[in-house]
Amino acid sequence: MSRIENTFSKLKKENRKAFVPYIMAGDGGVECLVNRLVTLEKFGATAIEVGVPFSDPVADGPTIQAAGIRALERGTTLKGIIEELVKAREVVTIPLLLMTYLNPIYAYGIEAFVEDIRKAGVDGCIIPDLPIEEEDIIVQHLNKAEIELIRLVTLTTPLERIKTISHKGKGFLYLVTVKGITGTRNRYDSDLNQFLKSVKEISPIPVLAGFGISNANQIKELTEFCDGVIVGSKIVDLFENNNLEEMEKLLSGFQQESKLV
Ligand SMILES: O=P(O)(O)OC[C@@H](O)[C@@H](O)c1c[nH]c2ccccc12
Repeated sequence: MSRIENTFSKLKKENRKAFVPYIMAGDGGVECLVNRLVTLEKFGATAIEVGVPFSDPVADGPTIQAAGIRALERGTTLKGIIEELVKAREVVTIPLLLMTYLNPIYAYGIEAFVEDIRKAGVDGCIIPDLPIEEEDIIVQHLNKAEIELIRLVTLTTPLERIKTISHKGKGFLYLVTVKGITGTRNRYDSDLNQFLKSVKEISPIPVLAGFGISNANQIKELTEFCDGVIVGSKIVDLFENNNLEEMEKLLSGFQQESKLV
């Protein structure tokens, strides 16, 4: 069983939900990546999504974009990030998911990329601009390396297609909760809960909600209908402001509540 599958089957047994924070690698300097991953694990993260900064992001909102620019200005490269992840794997035990657009992978070379992230102990990949129709170019290599491709679906994806997509993977399904880009939000579509329920019914793998999530109330409400959440912009902000106290409150607070469910 893979590290991701193991983690989710354990959560299920304990009747708990997942909290997956996202961080932009290289924000604050690539040399602080390992430290930040350790901090997130200590605060109770289920897994961590590690973002690769890219000059032409498609789905990133202002906070993630700004973090990406900061990281690029510090000279962060995919190669440098992978080197840090090798070190991270020695001290971090939870699943690590690398989030990158397809272009940096092409530039690196698909086979070299998969081989290097396998050596670094990466457990999953999120590639938002890779549609399932095109995924064979990389999935065959990921499968061999036992790395999960985490696939995304959105509010506008037809249920029939969600069924196909969710039956392809073993990790979890990333459900994008808004019709738009990343970034904290105060309100959701009124039919989101119903949509989450329908997706949960057809997906054989855990369903995690992401985009726009930033506070305990939202998380509590959403996790009634799915298996966990992904929180990006809020975490990026808290690291940028060095507000580890609030980060701990958000993550540990959630873990404590989740245990009581
Ligand atoms: O920042 P938010 O709204 O909390 O959303 C998570 C998101 O940042 C992270 O998963 C992510 C960053 N860039 C992306 C691009 C596509 C899909 C997902 C992402």
